[in-house]
Amino acid sequence: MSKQDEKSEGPCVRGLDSQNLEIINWRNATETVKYHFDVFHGEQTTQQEVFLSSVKPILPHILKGQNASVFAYGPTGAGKTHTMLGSSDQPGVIPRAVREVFNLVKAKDEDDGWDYSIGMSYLEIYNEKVLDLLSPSSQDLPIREDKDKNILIPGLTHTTISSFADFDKHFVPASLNRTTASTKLNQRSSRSHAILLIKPHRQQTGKLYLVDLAGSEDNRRTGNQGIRLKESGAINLSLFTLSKVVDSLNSGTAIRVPYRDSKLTRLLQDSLGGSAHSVMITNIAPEYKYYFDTFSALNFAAKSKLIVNKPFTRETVAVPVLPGDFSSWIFDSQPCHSLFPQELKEKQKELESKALLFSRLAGEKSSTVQEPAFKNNTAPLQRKQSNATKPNKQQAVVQPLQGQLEGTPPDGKENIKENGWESQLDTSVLEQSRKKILQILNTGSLKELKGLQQIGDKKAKLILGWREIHGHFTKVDRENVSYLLFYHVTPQPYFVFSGSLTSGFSLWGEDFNFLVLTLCMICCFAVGRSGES
Ligand SMILES: Nc1ncnc2c1ncn2[C@@H]1O[C@H](COP(=O)(O)OP(=O)(O)OP(=O)(O)O)[C@@H](O)[C@H]1O
Repeated sequence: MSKQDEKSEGPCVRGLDSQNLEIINWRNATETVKYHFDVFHGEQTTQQEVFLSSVKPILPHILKGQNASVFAYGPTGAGKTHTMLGSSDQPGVIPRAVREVFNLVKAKDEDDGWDYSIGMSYLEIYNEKVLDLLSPSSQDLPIREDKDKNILIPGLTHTTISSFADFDKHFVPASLNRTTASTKLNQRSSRSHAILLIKPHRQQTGKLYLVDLAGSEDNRRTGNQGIRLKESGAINLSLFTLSKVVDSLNSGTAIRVPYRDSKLTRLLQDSLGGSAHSVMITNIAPEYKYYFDTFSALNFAAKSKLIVNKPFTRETVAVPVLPGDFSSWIFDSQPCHSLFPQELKEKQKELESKALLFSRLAGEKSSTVQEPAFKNNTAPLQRKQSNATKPNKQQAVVQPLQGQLEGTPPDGKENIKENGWESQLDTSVLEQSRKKILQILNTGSLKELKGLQQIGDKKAKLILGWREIHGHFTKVDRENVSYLLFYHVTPQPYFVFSGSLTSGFSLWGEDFNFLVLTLCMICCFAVGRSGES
């Protein structure tokens, strides 16, 4: 919280325990939306605790030939640079991680006779240009991919560092080269994404990316104009692409992950999905004025958490060339040198997709059906009465378009409750709709499943998989009453896109988002009612 909580409204979000937090539901201020993460760090957490719990555990993987990355993501001014860089008395993730890599490599050196040295590169992506922070006079650098799908930047300075002091000597002045500027929300706002690359010089090592992203920005509040506005456009675009990449990785069915749509995602391609150990730290600010930034950052974090990565060893010894794509095989510390029979390959693929399906279903189940396992003994999170006479723009009371969000999974796309609607319906009609849906769930083809409200390609496939493994569904939950209602009115999936619009446009400002959503809803109702749909 900033020192001056001008309107004394209290926080809009708070931690419940070390993994769970809740935020007030903007659709209904008497409710909260709850999120479950690997770790939640509150205000009292030290930099060391963040490092020890969330970052240190992934570092040994780079010495086994696997890539790793740590990102700080979140709205402008929420503390990303503080977390990643810190200050001399409170060093952040970057200095601590580099020190730890030196320790790990040194231990290897002593145990296994490694002749260790470590290389570093440091760049920023500013206005979609890749700039070398270790060589500030250089121009926009190209991003290339080698035949093994490693991402390379020809011309980027790669400096060998022999100790932490040596790293500091290069890193501190280079950090000053990063583009920062003052905005209304942060006196020293990062206008670029800064990416530090650390790579031990050995054959079998992966690389470590430590990334301080620029903040997502709502320009009505940053007061950005001119060049700041242009920067902001580039920042928001690359973060939007990051979100599309996450969606695409999550769907598991997308043919093309849009890595190439921004320099940020292109550069991090081999360290984001698939083959890397990734930690995303989401910084949020608890004040009401950041409510929508916080809400969308939490949603992004929650959907990023669903990605299942399969790290493999970047081995430079010759591996027999096999027909087909083996890039998704999991090579842990032991690289695989033998030929796999085709059947084994197919079995492995089947097992992997089942494991993926299970973890997805478990993830969806925990976020849609079960309440996270925590006890909330604290007083309800409620907004205090504001003393301010002028209503805060962010507090606009919006009539719920989609009902309450309680129990909604983090991407907000499904399980929408509509209080009061059920009572207006004849129960026999509801029962009939339930039966219809159950029948489609149990016997419907992929196409028929996709005809259901809120069921897209991904969910239809998950339903088919679930049916195959567990047999028939037995009942349609009461929770889905709004779904039943809309199915009854018209069996067209016009609600499907509302979730993606919400996440997609929220970067541009919620007013625009509401406008688009409201227009869509009106059109859909009109079409549905007229029976033409
Ligand atoms: N946990 C914290 N403890 C103390 N100070 C903090 C903390 N988090 C942030 N700050 C301070 O808040 C201010 C804004 O933080 P910071 O610059 O890290 O935000 P940011 O998310 O990187 O913003 P931007 O996206 O605009 O670059 C800084 O002065 C920073 O020192």
